[in-house]
Formats: sequence, C-alpha cells, structure tokens
Amino acid sequence: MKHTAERPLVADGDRPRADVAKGAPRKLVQVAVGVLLQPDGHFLLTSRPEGKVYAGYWEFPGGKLEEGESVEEALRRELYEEIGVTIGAAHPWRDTVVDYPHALVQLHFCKVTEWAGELHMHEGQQFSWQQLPVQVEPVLPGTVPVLEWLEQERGGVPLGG
Ligand SMILES: Nc1nc2c([nH]c(=O)n2[C@H]2C[C@H](O)[C@@H](COP(=O)(O)OP(=O)(O)OP(=O)(O)O)O2)c(=O)[nH]1
Repeated sequence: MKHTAERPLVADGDRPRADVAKGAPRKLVQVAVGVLLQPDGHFLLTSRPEGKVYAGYWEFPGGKLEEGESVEEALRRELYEEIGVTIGAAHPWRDTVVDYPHALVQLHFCKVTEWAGELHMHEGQQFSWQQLPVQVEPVLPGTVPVLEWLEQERGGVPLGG
C-alpha cells in the first residue's frame, strides 16, 4: 500500500503523538534519504546516533530539508555532513509518509550510484554495507518498506527467507 499524508504508515501507534498541538494541523516534516548502491547491489545502512529519536536503529543516511532546499540539495548536504561523501546525481525513487510519536514525516528516497570520498561517520554512527535479507537490527519502522521495495525490484525471495 502507498502511504500518503492521508494514510500514513503508523509507527508505535500505542504511544502519544508528542508534536500534535490541539486544533493546529500537524506539520509534515520533509526528509531526504539516500540509498547508496554499489554495482554488486550492496547498499549502505547507518545506525541512528545517540541523542536522536530511535537511537541505535538502522536506516538509510539522510535528514530533514532546510528552508528553501530541494530534496537533492538536502541529500547532498546531509550526506556530506553525516558520512563525509560528495554524491553525484540523486535519482528520486519512492516517497512515503510515516506517523511517528515524535513527528509526521514525508520521506523522499533517492537512489545514488556515484559518490566521491571515503566514508566517515561524523556523528558516531555505525555503518554497514548490506544486501537482502539484512543482517542488522533493529531497522527503523520507516525504513522497513524500503527493504521491501528493493526486494520487489530484485524479484526474488520474500524478506527473511
Ligand atoms: N535518514 C533517514 N531518516 C528516516 C528513515 N526512515 C525514517 O522513518 N526516517 C525518519 C526518522 C526521522 O523522523 C526523520 C529524519 O530525521 P533526523 O532527525 O534523522 O534528521 P536530521 O539529521 O536532519 O536531524 P537533526 O539534524 O534535526 O537532528 O526521518 C531513513 O531510512 N533514513
């Protein structure tokens, strides 16, 4: 199912929504995310640093758009700041909306096949080049669908199988 602002993927639905203000529409936070792909199909996952929500959960690197930024600009900035690489083109791939206890986020996933520079985790994250099925856990709720999309593209065995 496609998750939109009207029908988001609900994560940890039993917890209160901390950012919901009475009477005000909930803000939809825009996030640019990069799926860095190696020629053999390995993709990069990073762990969320201490001090952030869902610390220790695995995700694709990326972050929130700043005022006036496009998805590609934000992705280029975030990947340079967080993992020290300068990306080539970011190819828009899929979008999804996730309703978390801390925020309602719209995730813009882009495929990236070209980058320059050595990986350098600037926020104390861990990183891992993975293939399906992934060997790291836990995976962030809003990241799980991406693994399913990759699986569908591969046209192969179900996740975990
Ligand atoms: N980077 C990334 N974020 C994801 C993924 N899946 C997913 O649900 N998210 C969510 C988690 C967060 O709510 C949001 C990203 O925000 P963030 O707090 O990590 O972004 P940021 O680096 O700009 O944060 P900060 O500077 O404000 O601390 O997107 C994913 O695969 N990668």
